[in-house]
Amino acid sequence: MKITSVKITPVAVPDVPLLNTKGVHGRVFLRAVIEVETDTGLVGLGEAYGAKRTLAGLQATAPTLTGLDPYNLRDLRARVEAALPNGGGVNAPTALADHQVIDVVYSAFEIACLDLRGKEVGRPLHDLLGGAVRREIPFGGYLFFKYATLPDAIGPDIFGEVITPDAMVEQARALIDEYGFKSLKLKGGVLEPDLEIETMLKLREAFPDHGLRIDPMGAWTVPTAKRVADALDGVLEYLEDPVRGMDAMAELSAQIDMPLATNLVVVEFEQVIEAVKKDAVQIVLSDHHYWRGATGAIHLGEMCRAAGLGVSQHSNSHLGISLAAMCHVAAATPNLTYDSDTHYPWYAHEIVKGGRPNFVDGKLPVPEGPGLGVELDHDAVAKLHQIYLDQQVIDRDDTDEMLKHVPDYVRKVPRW
Ligand SMILES: O=C([O-])C(=O)C[C@H](O)[C@@H](O)C(=O)[O-]
Ligand SMILES: [Mg+2]
Repeated sequence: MKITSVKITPVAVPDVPLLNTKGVHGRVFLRAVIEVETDTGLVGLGEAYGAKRTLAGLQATAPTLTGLDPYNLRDLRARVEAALPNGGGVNAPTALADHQVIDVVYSAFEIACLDLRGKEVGRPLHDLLGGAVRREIPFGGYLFFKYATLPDAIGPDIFGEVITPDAMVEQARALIDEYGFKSLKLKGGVLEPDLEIETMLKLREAFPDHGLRIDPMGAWTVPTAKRVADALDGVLEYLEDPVRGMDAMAELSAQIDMPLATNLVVVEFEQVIEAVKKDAVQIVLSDHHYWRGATGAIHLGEMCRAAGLGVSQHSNSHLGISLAAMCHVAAATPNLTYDSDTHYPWYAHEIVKGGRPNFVDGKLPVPEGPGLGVELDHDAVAKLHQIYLDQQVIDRDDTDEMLKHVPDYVRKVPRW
């Protein structure tokens, strides 16, 4: 089997004004849909960030993949490196962490190659990753403070404005009622720390048995984070990226018992070693979009096992190809023992056939069809591509978006 052509389709999906440390989501989020064709007639699928740097990296690499054997991931890596001298620019496609574009591009094509291999041998992707240890993948409810949508919104609002602890409890209740989630993650760093402490305590009171987490993406100083950790002692299963940078995480970690998790200070294999040496984190969030695909995410799981670290799974706004890949990675990572993050409930669209999957008790069954186990709905992709063309949004800039809601907004990290 050899690759004959690669098609990259940017799509824009209606989004809602979800708040985070950097600002707020705009009216659409961007993804790139990848179709890799082969001389056997099989087509492998992938899904990546769709903001301009990733898209440029994908487009520059695509023509160089002709003739690639999807079983040779080292050749894939060599071709991606050759197509993207200087790593494709070191800045993050989502501007949230320093993920190299090169890793993001490699990861997207790696998933497509694995999809092809699974389709060729008629086995689900998790079988190619070492086999499933679980057939149902538990996800957590991802809570966001949010504004009501602006007049230029192109999709329906969900929950309207949510900027108080009580409103957040109602958001959580609605998500639990609809999806059955057994754990909740709050995107923090948005309100003052005392209000976010109050929010977590109210969530604990309302949902006594749910696993709880908060992720302020480095919005706090070490003393503030220590104060929050003390106030939420025994309430959280982990605290995610409370402070900015490896050394600040290590400084905080030395002062508290609560486990620290990250998707910001450990985004490359070398950083796992540094984090262990400094005892900076106890849990690493895996993500096949930048941890060198699904095989890389499996390697990360093994490295964390050896180092005595826990593994959880990170998310960004995504569609069903990514959701399927997340399920396969979670199925085949024995020590991924936390409920995975997902932004899925925030969006109404889908690009795979069969539409949106049904979460039961917060879980999804791991797809059992060949490869990723999903098929592309070309009409749905065409509609979202048309939105991409119409909206003319080509990059993600949450800080810039924030100025539309709060004209004098100034981004500050740490803020408190
Ligand atoms: O765990 C995280 O850091 C994320 O989920 C990153 C996302 O980009 C989130 O902050 C968002 O969607 O605003
Ligand atoms: Mg995070």
